[in-house]
Amino acid sequence: MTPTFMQALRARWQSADTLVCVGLDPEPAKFPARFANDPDAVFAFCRDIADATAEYACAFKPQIAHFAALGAEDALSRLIVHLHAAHPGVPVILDAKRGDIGSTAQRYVAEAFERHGADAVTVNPYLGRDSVQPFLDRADKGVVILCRTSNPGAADLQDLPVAHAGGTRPLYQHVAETIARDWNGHGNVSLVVGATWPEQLREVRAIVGDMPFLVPGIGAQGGDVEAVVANAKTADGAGLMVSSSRAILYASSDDDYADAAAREARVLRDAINRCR
Ligand SMILES: O=c1ccn([C@@H]2O[C@H](COP(=O)(O)O)[C@@H](O)[C@H]2O)c(=O)[nH]1
Repeated sequence: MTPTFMQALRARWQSADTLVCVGLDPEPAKFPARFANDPDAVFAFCRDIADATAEYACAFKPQIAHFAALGAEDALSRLIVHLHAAHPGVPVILDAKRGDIGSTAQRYVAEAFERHGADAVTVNPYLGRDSVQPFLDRADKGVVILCRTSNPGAADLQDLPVAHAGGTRPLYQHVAETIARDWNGHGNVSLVVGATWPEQLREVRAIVGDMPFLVPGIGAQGGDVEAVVANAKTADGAGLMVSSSRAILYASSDDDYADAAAREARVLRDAINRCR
């Protein structure tokens, strides 16, 4: 039987001893010169990076805007087919941050899982439970819900005070508790919490127990690996998909781009593992 996203992720953490999520955010202007005249450069570059880094990856995370902006959705679908065929133990998270009324959310489910063949998708919870329900209903798939994002403006809305126990607490903590308590009936939910916010990682971990976190913000955004692992790992020293995109993808713009990406992914894996 095909494993669920959660089963595949837990198996991969164990078998490959890595918590690194390799982000796939193609930007042709940053590709090595050899791709200049390649009409299929987006697919070929991402494939090369994925093949070079797979042994260090607990997951791959293609970001859909980086493909859609180039009219390269077809390359995204073919890339995911390739990832499943060449690296069958490594789950694929489509970073799409979807969220809409139920009828449209159903189409987003089809987009992520049928059209593109992803194992999990990122979702924005801002429209509420009914907007996320079509994703939650897919017990075989992962639903990775934004909680406290990595960007500088994360606090603008996510920290707004919400009534709690006679006082207040920030909205992201309310989101974390609500999702952990009420939305995770199938055990298929993870949360996005940015590496750039170590204190918030600690607080969310205390609220949700062992739920996996997707943690972007390492590498180009400057998050601190040691603080992430210390504050957010689970009791068994796992529980994390520590995501890095640009620092791995564009480690070199020369012909050694794949080797350089592999080196960067290995260094990140080792840095994480030293702190677990
Ligand atoms: O809070 C969030 C949620 C998603 N992202 C995405 O992760 C990568 C980060 O790229 P880097 O090059 O490693 O900075 C990118 O695809 C974002 O869309 C995030 O950064 N923060």
